[in-house]
Amino acid sequence: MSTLYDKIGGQPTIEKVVDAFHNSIMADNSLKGFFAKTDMAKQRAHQIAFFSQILEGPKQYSGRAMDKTHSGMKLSEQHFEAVSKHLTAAMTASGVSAEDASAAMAKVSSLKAAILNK
Ligand code: HEM
Repeated sequence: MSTLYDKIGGQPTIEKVVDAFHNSIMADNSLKGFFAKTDMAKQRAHQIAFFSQILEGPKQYSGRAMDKTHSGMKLSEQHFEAVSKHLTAAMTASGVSAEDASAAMAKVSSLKAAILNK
């Protein structure tokens, strides 16, 4: 059976999704401040590897764990929801079907407690 990574179109789709995701986060005044000191080129590469990995693709993420990465940011449920919304919209805009986007978001949601350090 093909993985979610293959189903959505593999690496080229993930790159499109991450670019759309970052553009919309950086256009959102409630979120962009979090990334003021972030090297967005590095972030892009990490996100591509990370999403490829959680969708069972070949690229292996070698960045920090989700709890460590987001600790000290004082993130709330609202931040998580806002970022999730941007990610869902980025997938739709990149041609991912509603069904596949929802399966991908289920994987992202399973990381919520770690990301929020709860
Ligand atoms: C919705 C699910 C989320 C996922 C899957 C996710 C994933 C990631 C990943 C993979 C990294 C890269 C870590 C590294 O480079 O080692 C990262 C970094 C980061 N995330 Fe998230 N994240 C999520 C939610 C959030 C939220 C809600 C915020 C804040 C509103 C946030 C803010 C950041 C920031 C600021 C960085 C960069 C840290 C730095 O510059 O070192 N993330 N995230």
